[in-house]
Formats: sequence, structure tokens, C-alpha cells
Amino acid sequence: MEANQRIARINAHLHPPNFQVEESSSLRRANCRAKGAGPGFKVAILGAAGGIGQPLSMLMKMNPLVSVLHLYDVVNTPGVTADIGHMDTGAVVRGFLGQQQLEEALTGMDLVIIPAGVPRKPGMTRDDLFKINAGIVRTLCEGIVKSCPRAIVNLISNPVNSTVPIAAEVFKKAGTYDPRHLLGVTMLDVVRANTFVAEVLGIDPRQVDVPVVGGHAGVTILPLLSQVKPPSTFTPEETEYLTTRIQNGGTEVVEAKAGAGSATLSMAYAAVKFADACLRGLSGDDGVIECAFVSSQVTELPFFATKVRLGRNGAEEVFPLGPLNEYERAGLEKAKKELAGSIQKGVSFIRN
Ligand SMILES: NC(=O)C1=CN([C@@H]2O[C@H](COP(=O)(O)OP(=O)(O)OC[C@H]3O[C@@H](n4cnc5c(N)ncnc54)[C@H](O)[C@@H]3O)[C@@H](O)[C@H]2O)C=CC1
Ligand SMILES: O=C([O-])CC(=O)C(=O)O
Repeated sequence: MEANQRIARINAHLHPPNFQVEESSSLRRANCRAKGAGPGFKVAILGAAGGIGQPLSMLMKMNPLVSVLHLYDVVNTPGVTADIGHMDTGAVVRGFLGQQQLEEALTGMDLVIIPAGVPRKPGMTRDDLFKINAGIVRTLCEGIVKSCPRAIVNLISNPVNSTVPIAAEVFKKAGTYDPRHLLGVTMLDVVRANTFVAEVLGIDPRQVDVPVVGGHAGVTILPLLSQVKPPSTFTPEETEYLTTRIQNGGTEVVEAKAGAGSATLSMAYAAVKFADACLRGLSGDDGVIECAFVSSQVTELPFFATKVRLGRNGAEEVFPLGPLNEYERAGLEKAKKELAGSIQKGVSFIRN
């Protein structure tokens, strides 16, 4: 290629006159030429310009399993894409702005991560977000139906206990539903549980594994402290303190941020930990096991979070709860009661 042609391509990349479909196509060509998409997975982040979306996009750009990273939002993706695109890691980054570019953003994706939607302010429950976020999740899932119906979906937008059933209903309606492909992200509950339990035990959190089951709101978040690894015992006071702190972890951050949003940095960390596990599963790695809120037959509820084995087809195996102590059995009953209502609310949003 002539030198002046190469410079023209780079300029087109650096100074797109606007961020419309035609421009993003040329940007895509420039990107592919400039960097070359290596082997790996194609990942889209929907809500990429937000508090979670930005650090999540940065961390996914650093993931060696990712070859192409599509950043979609209804605002600010040109800036975030330009910024992250300068990182000298392998993934090719492309930005997409606004609903008219959703289809293009999703085409060919292997994994779609969704942190789009409004966060809580002090005094709100996650369910208070339903009104706005339910519609956002529906629209984005309709895009997935059209452009990448076989992709694995990691759903972060709250209230997860209702948005996962919403996504399932959208996919069912379109005839594309594969329950193994839809995963509500509860990893932050596990990350918090590992941290708080490690503090109590006085050990490194990286050595700790706490299964957290149920759902992702208040009493539906049920840490199984009797199954902690390494095997540990807790006094009744420690059990009560840890369970309450893990269940209120999100609220602790919302209050500390005092109106400036909810957990973003720890959530981006947790989302990447979970997405990486999904990609390792897709690659064919053995023994990839994490907690997630999925279609389940572990209880009488249609969705429930437990440990799942991630493989080439997503959540290939959903593990049972294992032995629970009396405290956990009581917690399970409370969790199921609240979860049943939240799941029904999500289902009704699409069916009615
Ligand atoms: N599952 C979990 O453990 C957690 C979930 N969350 C949830 O994640 C969501 C996002 O939180 P933040 O990033 O802090 O909020 P944020 O407000 O900082 O960012 C949200 C982003 O979504 C974008 N957005 C809004 N409508 C959209 C649409 N139709 N399509 C694409 N993008 C759209 C916004 O433009 C914004 O950039 C909230 O619902 C929050 O409650 C937050 C922390 C933990
Ligand atoms: O608490 C919130 O609203 C955000 C969230 O889900 C969490 O931090 O666990």
C-alpha cells in the first residue's frame, strides 16, 4: 500500500467526522488493517461508557482471550473507544453509538456483557430500578436475538433477579432461548464474601472460596458459610455479621458514594473475573466453576444462583446446593419467597 494511503487510513481512524454507521465501518477497516484481529473471542459490552462499563472495557481489552471488543452505549462511546483503543494489547476495539448501531455492534459476538441501565441512589432498592432498566434490557436482548442469538450473555443490569427472567422471555418469544447461554452476574457477591470472610479468618482472600446462592438483592443473597473453603467454622455472631454484611455489600457502597452511584470498580473486577471464566469455558478448559443466576431445577423456582460449570455451551451443569445448616435453611426460605416475586415480575413484564 502507498504511504499516503496508509496515512489517510490512520487519519480516518483518528478523526472520524462523526460516529455514524458508515464511519464506524471505515474505522473498523482501519482498525483491522492497523492491528489485525488475532484468534480469540468477540466480546460486546452494552453500556460501555458507564461507571461499570468503562473500567470493564479497559480490563476486557487486557484479556488475552479477547480478539475483538465492541463498545456500545447511547452516549460517549467515541471518547471511550479512542481512549481504550490506544492500549497496546491484542484486542481490536470498535465503538458503536446509539440504537441505530446496536445491530452492527452485536453482529458475530461470542459473548455479550450488559451493564447498561441506571444505578441506585441512597434509600432505593434494586427493585426501584425495574421501571427504567426492564425496558433497556428488553431492547438490548431484542438486538441479541437479531444479531447474535447464540452468544453467551452476562447480565449485570439490576434488578438481576428480574432482568434475567426478562431476557429469557425475550429469547423464548423469538425462539432463540438456550438457558445455558443466559447468566445473571452474581460474582460481586462472591468477591465480597471472599473478602469479608478472609478478614474474619485473618487469611489472604485469594485462598478463600465462599459459595453464594439464591439471587442478587438483600435476603436473596445467601452465602453458604458452612461450605467455605478452606473448611472453617464461625461463631453464631460471626455468621450473623458476615451474612448481613455480604447481603448489604451493595448498599454499603451506595451509601458511601452518597448519591454518586453504586459499585463500579469492584463490579468491573467481578464482571471480568466472570467473563474470563465464561471465555475459558468456551475455549474448552475443564473444571471452570463459578456462581451465577441461571435457569435452574435446584429449587422449585425457575431461576436460582448456585455454582455452575462453564463449558463450550455456557452453563453446562448446574450444581445442587449441597448440605445446609439450620441457619442457611432458614435463609433459603426467606430468599425463595422474595425471589419468586421478583422472577414473576420480570416474566409478566414481557408476557403481559
Ligand atoms: N450485578 C451486579 O452485581 C451489579 C449490578 N449493577 C447494575 O449495573 C447497572 C449499571 O451501573 P453503572 O455502570 O454504575 O451505571 P451508569 O449510569 O454509570 O452507567 C450505565 C450506562 O448505561 C448506559 N445506557 C443507558 N441506557 C442504555 C441503552 N438503552 N443502551 C445502552 N446503554 C445504555 C448509560 O448511557 C450509561 O453509560 C445498574 O443497573 C446497576 O444497578 C451495579 C453493580 C453491581
Ligand atoms: O447495590 C447496587 O445497587 C449495585 C449492586 O448490585 C451491588 O453493588 O451489588
